[in-house]
Amino acid sequence: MMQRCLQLARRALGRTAPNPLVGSVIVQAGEVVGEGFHPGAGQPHAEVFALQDAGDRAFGATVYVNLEPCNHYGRTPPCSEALVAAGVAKVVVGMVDPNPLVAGGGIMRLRNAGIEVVVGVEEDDCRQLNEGFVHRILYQRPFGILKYAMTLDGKIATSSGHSAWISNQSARNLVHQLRAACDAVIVGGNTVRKDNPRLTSRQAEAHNPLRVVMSRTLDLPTEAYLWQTTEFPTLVLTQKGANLDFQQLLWQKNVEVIELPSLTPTRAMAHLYERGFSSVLWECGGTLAAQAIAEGMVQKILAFIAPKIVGGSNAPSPIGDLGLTNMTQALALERVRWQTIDSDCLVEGYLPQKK
Ligand SMILES: Nc1nc(O)c(N)c(N[C@@H]2O[C@H](COP(=O)(O)O)[C@@H](O)[C@H]2O)n1
Ligand SMILES: [Zn+2]
Repeated sequence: MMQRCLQLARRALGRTAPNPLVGSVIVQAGEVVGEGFHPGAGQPHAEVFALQDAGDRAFGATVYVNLEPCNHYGRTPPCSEALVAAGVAKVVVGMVDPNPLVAGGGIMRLRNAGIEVVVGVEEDDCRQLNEGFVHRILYQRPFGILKYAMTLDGKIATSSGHSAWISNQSARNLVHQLRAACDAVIVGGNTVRKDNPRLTSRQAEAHNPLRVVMSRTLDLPTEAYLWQTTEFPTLVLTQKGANLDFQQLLWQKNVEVIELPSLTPTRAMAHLYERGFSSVLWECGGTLAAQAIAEGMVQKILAFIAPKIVGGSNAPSPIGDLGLTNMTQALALERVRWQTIDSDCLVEGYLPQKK
């Protein structure tokens, strides 16, 4: 039932920030009588949709939900009260809500009303689904994911800068799905100049992240896929006073331009946090990736490795200078997993959290 909650929650993938992904199932005498998921901030929570679906059959039933029911008046009233009012007998919770406005209060309210509450069912999967939401709440900035594709000899392009394509079609499809789960995707100016990317999800019904370009100089091409904004918006982050003529050209193409006091990964992520974002995908080149890592703006790495060799001592690598000189200083990923994607390999892991 908890896995079914996660499945329901995923229907709103990429669309709930700053809220979490939540699904709920109501079971009466072994039969599913209600289901619901949270479609997005400002709309009712998953439990409310499931209660509506179940109607009178919620009385005496068991409610499954992947996140603790809320207990506060936010954009919507508390789900704990709705569950008490519906007369449910038992609530099975995937994980405690780290939001300080909830943080165990929902569970306590239900228990005080005589409802049996079980906590921590399929907890690892529940945490993974909402890792962006949890990071946003705990650290007041979005969760950063760095994705790159490299050859077996560690290159993200040839020495001339050509990079289409390193990974295979299935791996690229997976990246499109990853984009659909993120609120924004960031590249640097060099990626726009060299690759002219679209940064979309390429699936009819899927969410598309806000496409973000970080460029200090705005020394960028006048024509690029990212400046085509009729379907999907683009945001350019730059520094105060940079290339005002080019800023004007971008605004004419409906590209939003924001001047930050200084253009760093930290400032960029702070801006995206203010916009309500939880998960940000870094699809940038090595220089910006190294800065983002050094500033603690990347939590998770997804490295696609293709069994190809291009050589070239000047061919770029996925991560630029981190100022490390000794192998003992290497950033050792945690919770590492790997899988094959047709002929490619995907290695995923988490960077050690900065103290
Ligand atoms: N248990 C649960 N189910 C949902 O469907 C939810 N969206 C949440 N969200 C929690 O409530 C906060 C948002 O409240 P409003 O939508 O503003 O009323 C969010 O931060 C989570 O703590 N929880
Ligand atoms: Zn709620």
